[in-house]
Amino acid sequence: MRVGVGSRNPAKISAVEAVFGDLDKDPEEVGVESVAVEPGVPEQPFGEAETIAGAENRARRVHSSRSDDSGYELGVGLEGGVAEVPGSDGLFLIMWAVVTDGETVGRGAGPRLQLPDSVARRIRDGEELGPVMDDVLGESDVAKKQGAAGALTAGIIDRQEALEHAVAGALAPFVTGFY
Ligand SMILES: O=P(O)(O)OP(=O)(O)OP(=O)(O)OC[C@H]1O[C@@H](n2cnc3c(O)ncnc32)[C@H](O)[C@@H]1O
Ligand SMILES: [Mg+2]
Repeated sequence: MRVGVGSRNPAKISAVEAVFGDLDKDPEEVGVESVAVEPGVPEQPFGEAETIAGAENRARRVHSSRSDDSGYELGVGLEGGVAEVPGSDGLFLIMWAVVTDGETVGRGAGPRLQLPDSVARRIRDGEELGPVMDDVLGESDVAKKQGAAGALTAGIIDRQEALEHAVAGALAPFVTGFY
């Protein structure tokens, strides 16, 4: 099975590889490849709708990105965003995954993690979460490594693991008999 992931971000690619590795399949049978595609949403999606749209655009664009005979059977899109959550007064990091075979569309979300007020304020003022986390932590490329999820949970989970949950949910229509 050939699987295309719509991102070059190593945390996203590793998450997809890990989920397919957990499936009861011969790892040799699953090939995960990364493909750079445009999410078609702002660099910093705001709200569930923009974030899920970015994931779906990525998944569809990856799925249709190969026109030769061996195209991807599944396209996977992952998008991170921030969102206000009703019932809370904070801004949360959110993440969505979409998987498609060109017909069926599976969707799943990862955890929501509340951003500290100091970070939330900067995002509301127009900055992107990735660079803000780099600045706050004094590191580079945090979004490609432990991610905000790693920083906000003191490493209990990291971005890859958080994304794995979203991917697992999005894969449900393809790996269970319920749909
Ligand atoms: O190359 P792509 O696939 O675009 O990977 P990305 O890291 O930019 O990820 P997203 O576009 O999905 O996320 C939108 C923004 O939110 C940031 N972001 C999302 N999740 C994050 C995390 O866990 N840690 C740090 N930044 C994160 C990210 O850096 C972007 O600025
Ligand atoms: Mg991005």
